[in-house]
Amino acid sequence: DFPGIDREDMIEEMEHFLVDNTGTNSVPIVAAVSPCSNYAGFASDPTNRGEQTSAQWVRFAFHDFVTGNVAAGTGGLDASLGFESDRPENHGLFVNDTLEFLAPTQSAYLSMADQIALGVLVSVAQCGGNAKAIPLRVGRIDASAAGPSGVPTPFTAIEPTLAQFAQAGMSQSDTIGLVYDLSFFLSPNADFASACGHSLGRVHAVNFPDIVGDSPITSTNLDGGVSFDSTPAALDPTGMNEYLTGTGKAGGPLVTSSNVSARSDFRLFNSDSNATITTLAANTGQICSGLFEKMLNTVPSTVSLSDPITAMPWKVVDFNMHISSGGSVRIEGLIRALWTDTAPPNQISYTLVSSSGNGSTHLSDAASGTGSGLFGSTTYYHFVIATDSPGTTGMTFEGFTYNFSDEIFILPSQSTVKSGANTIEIKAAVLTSTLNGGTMTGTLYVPETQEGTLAKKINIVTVPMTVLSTNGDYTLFDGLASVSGVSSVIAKVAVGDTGSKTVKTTLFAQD
Ligand code: HEM
Repeated sequence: DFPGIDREDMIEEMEHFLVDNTGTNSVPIVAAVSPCSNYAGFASDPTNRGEQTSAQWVRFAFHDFVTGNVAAGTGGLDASLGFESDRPENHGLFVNDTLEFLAPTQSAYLSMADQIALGVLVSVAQCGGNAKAIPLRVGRIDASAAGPSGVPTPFTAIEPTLAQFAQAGMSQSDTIGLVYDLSFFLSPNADFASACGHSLGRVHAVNFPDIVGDSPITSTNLDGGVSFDSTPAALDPTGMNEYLTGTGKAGGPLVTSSNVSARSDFRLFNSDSNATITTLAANTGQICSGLFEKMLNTVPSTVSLSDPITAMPWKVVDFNMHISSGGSVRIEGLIRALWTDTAPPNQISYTLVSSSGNGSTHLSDAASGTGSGLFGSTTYYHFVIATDSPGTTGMTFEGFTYNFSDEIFILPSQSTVKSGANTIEIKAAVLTSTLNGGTMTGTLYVPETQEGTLAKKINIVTVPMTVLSTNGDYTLFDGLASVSGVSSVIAKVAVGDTGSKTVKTTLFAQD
């Protein structure tokens, strides 16, 4: 994690991306794979391209992860693939389409690799799988350079293919006898992997003319996509059944290609006389979920992943603090309710938590926004209230507690983002007693473009802060920084070891 960024904020950001799919406060990631056949990439004439974003995202995760080395603790899901898009083994639009789509939402809270994991999960969900079957964790760290090559290609022989999967932690030694044993689900092997992946998407003639020829390219299939099975927009056993029975697509181009050396799926499935593929066809959902989870959680040994993200029934978002010239503090934000069956009330009663123990109870504004998504419906309520300051430490409602500190805090509505000038001005307040003659420093976490990949890197910019005024018990500071871009920037201030909550600069006044 980046220094100064709390795990809790990373978890809440991922929860937000997972839950807020449409409507108020929504993130467009699930929409990109809705329906599963959708193409949200950047090639011209997208509707006739013969491409599918869900399949691209799953393939991205596979190519990124499979060059990992579990024994050495290196590689895995770290977005290094972005630096490797020129390699023949990574041929196709999928690398850069994926990164270009996800770069704007990358931040110090969520790395590109975390977003790739999310992308696989929501693709599974939108392609007929169960979003809840894959626990999603955060904390992946993006690579800053290319990793080793070694993604198996259709022309790679079976032994080195299995060896590469084994190096990345996908055991080849699981046997049919273990099918109903838990260890089987935890160590899926290479043929399961490709059967799950190849339930979605296509081999494209523009990438692999030596496998499918040029004839698939038409005015409505510009990249000449040839699907693996009859249902390329469903994660299902159709492809395995078609392979086993020789019907429909009969396993797809990597089984049937007239170029025999390109029949990598045939070699894999046949390496144990079709025993595992037969089992998999009967247990697709469960086994593919387990496999994808393992793939997403293969990370360098330096990474410690969070516990699985759970959807939060109640949450505070867009939390803001204000101060008057006399030093009284107001808090403002949105309460989010997440629900499935019973709609929440039209106003939410909340109680402030104060160190004096005298919490006061208030009502939010009436419900003012709604949305929906994989985990249910959302309802948003605005609240704003003067607090007893200093000494108010949080608010509780519906059994949920949101903590904050009125010791040191950013003042978003008095801070400004100037997108034309690429400057960010931070204003913030600190208790004069905490300041104790010291000074305040600001930090901006700025996603920046970098050489060699479309993924962003987070540049940590230190912002010198100067005293602006004294407001009651507080001293206000002000600092200005030039940044390379203002999108998805996060801000924080600190006095010595005492740091504020981090704040998204989208809450700042936009100029
Ligand atoms: C020996 C192993 C594998 C080989 C040789 C292989 C090869 C290929 C090839 C040649 C394509 C066509 C790409 C294009 O033209 O756009 C493809 C597509 C795909 N692969 Fe694999 N693959 C393997 C394993 C996997 C695994 C383990 C997964 C996921 C778990 C996976 C997921 C996908 C997906 C989703 C697509 C469709 C991409 C799209 O439609 O854009 N593959 N694969």
